[in-house]
Amino acid sequence: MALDPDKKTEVVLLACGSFNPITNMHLRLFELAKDYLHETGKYKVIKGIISPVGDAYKKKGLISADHRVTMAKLATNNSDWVEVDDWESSQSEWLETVKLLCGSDVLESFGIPNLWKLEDITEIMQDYGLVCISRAGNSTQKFIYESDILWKYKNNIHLVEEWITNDISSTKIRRALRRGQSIRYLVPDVVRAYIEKNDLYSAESEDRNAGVILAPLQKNATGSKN
Ligand SMILES: Nc1ncnc2c1ncn2[C@@H]1O[C@H](COP(=O)(O)OP(=O)(O)OP(=O)(O)O)[C@@H](O)[C@H]1O
Ligand SMILES: NC(=O)c1ccc[n+]([C@@H]2O[C@H](COP(=O)(O)O)[C@@H](O)[C@H]2O)c1
Repeated sequence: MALDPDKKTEVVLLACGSFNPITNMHLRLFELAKDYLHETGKYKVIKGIISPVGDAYKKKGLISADHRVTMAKLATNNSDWVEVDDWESSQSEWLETVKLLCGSDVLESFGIPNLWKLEDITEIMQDYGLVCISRAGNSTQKFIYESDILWKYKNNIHLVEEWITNDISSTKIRRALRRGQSIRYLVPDVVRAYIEKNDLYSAESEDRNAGVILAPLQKNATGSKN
């Protein structure tokens, strides 16, 4: 049977990460990726999934998965297409990732020695592909040119230039909270209320997992990029 050239490929977008806490920018990633894929005329995005990493990831300052998942669920309550999957977050061991919606810092982390397994990168790139939203200050295109593996699978990388730039990050949210500054309009109001009610982020919480080296990856666990 001949394939219908007008038939669009259905896509599920999966975003992994700490979501510590979830921000408006995490939610924007999905909207940006969906707009981009629809504009190609080839894809129909049917679902978005947020998968917060489990506590065993042991990144510095990572608060409990329970709180991170609850905040992500509160933030997506009124979305008709993005939902939270807590399966990954409830695993007692840290799990490697397959198939991805990510920011360009994660794509660039593919180049950090021993951080990602080559077979995981190959599987993501070869079997699923990747939608990458550029983050302010990252020259992702150059990075793809300079990486042999990314270059090989470049046709499977959808690079979305974020032209309304927005450099919100979870690290900056936690820093503002430690300084007693407002995070209003940076995270959904329900998330802000949840953080305040449970007093989630402090100098003490930022010290969680301090000095832990992410086994088996030997990643320096300082984690912050801003
Ligand atoms: N402002 C942004 N622009 C583009 N991508 C982003 C932005 N903020 C987060 N992301 C992406 O969202 C995903 C989940 O990110 P993560 O939970 O690590 O949040 P983060 O804000 O980068 O956290 P942290 O500051 O603690 O490292 C990653 O793919 C990350 O690249
Ligand atoms: N080999 C792998 O599959 C691999 C390696 C490093 C990070 N990751 C994932 O990338 C994400 C990075 O999140 P952070 O930017 O919050 O550190 C996490 O979801 C983590 O599980 C996966």
